[in-house]
Amino acid sequence: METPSVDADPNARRVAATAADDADPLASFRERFDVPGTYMDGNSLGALSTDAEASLDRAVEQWREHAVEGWTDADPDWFHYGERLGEKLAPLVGARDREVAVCGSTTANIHTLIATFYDAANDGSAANAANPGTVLVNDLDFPTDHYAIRAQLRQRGLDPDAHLTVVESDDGRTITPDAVERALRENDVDVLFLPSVFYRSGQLLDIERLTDLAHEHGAYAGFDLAHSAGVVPHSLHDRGVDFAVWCHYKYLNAGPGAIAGLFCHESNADLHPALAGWWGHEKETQFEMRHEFTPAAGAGRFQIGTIPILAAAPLDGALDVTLEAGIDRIREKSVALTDYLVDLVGTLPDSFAVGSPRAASRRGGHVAIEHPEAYRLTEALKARDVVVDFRPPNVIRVAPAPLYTGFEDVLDVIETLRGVYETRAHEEFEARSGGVT
Ligand SMILES: Cc1ncc(COP(=O)(O)O)c(C=O)c1O
Ligand SMILES: Nc1ccccc1C(=O)C[C@H](N)C(=O)O
Repeated sequence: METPSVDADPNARRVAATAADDADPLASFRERFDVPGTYMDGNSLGALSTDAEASLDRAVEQWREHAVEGWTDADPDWFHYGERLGEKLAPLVGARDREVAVCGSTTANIHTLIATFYDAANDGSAANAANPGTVLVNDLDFPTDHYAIRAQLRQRGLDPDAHLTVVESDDGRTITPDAVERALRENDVDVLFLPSVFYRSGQLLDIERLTDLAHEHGAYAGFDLAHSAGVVPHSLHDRGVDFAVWCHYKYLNAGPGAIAGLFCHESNADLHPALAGWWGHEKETQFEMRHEFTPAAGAGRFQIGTIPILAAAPLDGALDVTLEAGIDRIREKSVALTDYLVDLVGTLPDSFAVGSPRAASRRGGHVAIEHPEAYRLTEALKARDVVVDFRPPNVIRVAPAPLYTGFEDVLDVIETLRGVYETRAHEEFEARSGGVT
């Protein structure tokens, strides 16, 4: 897909953006979504599609009709709802059947998988158990990942400060594979756990290389795909990734607080879940109600409690949209949109900087625009129905979600931002005082 040229003449710029939208093979998908304003926050909460609404409505109707019998008589039945969604999701992350489960939240899934893999690394030998290694993370992570991992280390009677290896960023935006390699060499790492895409800068890490590095140093490799699932294709099975987690409420458009997803490579399929629960029991014998836990085959064993059908149902319809569009075409459009955005930031005054990698191959689905006034500029944009978000200390995040965003929308963001800045309209807004951003 062609990225529109950024002409010096504003009219020519507009014409190029419109032409790119006209040529966009995914343009018609927008009609299936309700998109509030110029919406660039699909990496926080994706928009509602008619498909997601229909599958949610269907679950509500089946509840009305079947009540408890819905576990078996609903269509599709609720008892296997998670397994069915896992199979539907598998191609989006490059997994085999039974390597994906749909359950819990990203944070809960980090708890169970970090604990499971950390224990697996340490139960293996007496030497390890006596002197457990570390979990490798980095200082740009989304905070919940650290909260969960630290809590798991504390649960094991360990000092989290001594058992976390935190790779430090040189520039406050990105992490280099060399820094990760150095950390692996200098520490006894049991589990590497990194994001696929950084929530702030949008840097896309090289999962293949990092997985190989982890394995060369005797560590498991796990990833938080929150900012890539549904916008960047993955090959988790073929790359030998040990485990991964992600959410469905961002680029997969399954709604606020939607059920999350996880991957466990089939080579690790025999691990005992650290946070076991009856929904992870072998399905065939689950209702025999034995106190002995027989884990389900594959990733399904990491489910804990009853699947929240109403938080899972919108994912069913939402996945149809993404699968129909095709993850490779989605990525292609995403790259064109973010390339265009990066080019347009170059037309803004010098106080604006691109905080994301320039090379599209190293960038996820969003772009970080840095500015000392980022917070008030974000507020001024939102007041003009341009929905972006602010991430401290100085980032305006702009995520053109490919299923419902076009090139003219991207141009509108930048022209609105230029107008706000030139008229100093952002100065009418208060400095940051807390709350959801
Ligand atoms: C990288 C990353 N991990 C985890 C989360 C959140 O996890 P949860 O869905 O459990 O709130 C987010 C965003 O909310 C995120 O960006
Ligand atoms: N779950 C949320 C609930 C409320 C507000 C934002 C979120 C986000 O997901 C933020 C996102 N993870 C981020 O990268 O900032």
